[in-house]
Amino acid sequence: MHVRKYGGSSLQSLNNIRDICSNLPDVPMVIVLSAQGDMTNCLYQASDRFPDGLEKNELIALGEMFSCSLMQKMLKLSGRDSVIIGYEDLGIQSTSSHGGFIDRIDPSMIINNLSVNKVVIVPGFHAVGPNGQLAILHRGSSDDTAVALAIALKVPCHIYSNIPYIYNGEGMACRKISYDSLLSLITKDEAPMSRSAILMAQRHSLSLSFGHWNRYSSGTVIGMIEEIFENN
Ligand SMILES: Nc1ncnc2c1ncn2[C@@H]1O[C@H](COP(=O)(O)OP(=O)(O)O)[C@@H](O)[C@H]1O
Ligand SMILES: N[C@@H](CC(=O)OP(=O)(O)O)C(=O)O
Repeated sequence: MHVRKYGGSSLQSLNNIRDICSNLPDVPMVIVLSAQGDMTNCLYQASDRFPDGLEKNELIALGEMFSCSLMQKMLKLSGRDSVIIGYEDLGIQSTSSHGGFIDRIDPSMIINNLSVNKVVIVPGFHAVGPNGQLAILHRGSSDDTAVALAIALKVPCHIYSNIPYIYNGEGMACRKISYDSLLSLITKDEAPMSRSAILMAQRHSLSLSFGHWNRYSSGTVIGMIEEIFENN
């Protein structure tokens, strides 16, 4: 059993989603999805004129729900039964209604569905806020959703993106990288992964794997490890 997360860059097209579905291993898994491409940016723009609140959050959350629905349909075409667990049943509590961090997690609904052999599809970035309504976590937080679920379920976590490795400051591909070195690669404008997701993994000693969504290369392992780099 494991958690795998596909970021927006992996879900750009329906063909990508079809390829992901046809290459999934036949084991129990939780798939965390982001919104396709830059859909979340478009949804933020569209929601600009609305006041903060539930309606605004519902609009911004559409991107992840669209990805989940597309994946469920593609999985069905490839003969796999799946269930989408939306924010009401996800058991993820946020520190605030908008832009917050994961506060608590209760994965019992996910465990129930895994036990009946369903592929569990989860929208990243969604949670329940302090007011009990849909909350939107901070930008880039699908990584947090995946890491928090993997910690709660005590299973490995794979993060898939559009690049095969994490690269160090000199542009060398990292086969293995420590949490601290990965955190030091995050700048104001660029982040290969969410800072809070890396910190959460570090706190719980969860090692992560990072790789290209459609390649069989082993990618980068992130953890409490001796670092290994190689020229690309
Ligand atoms: N040191 C780094 N190593 C690898 N990728 C990096 C690095 N710094 C920034 N990136 C960027 O991070 C991106 C992955 O993050 P993001 O765009 O959020 O992807 P996703 O949509 O898969 O979540 C890559 O496309 C890459 O351009
Ligand atoms: N779609 C959300 C959440 C997210 O994590 O996206 P990605 O995994 O593509 O960075 C955002 O753009 O903030």
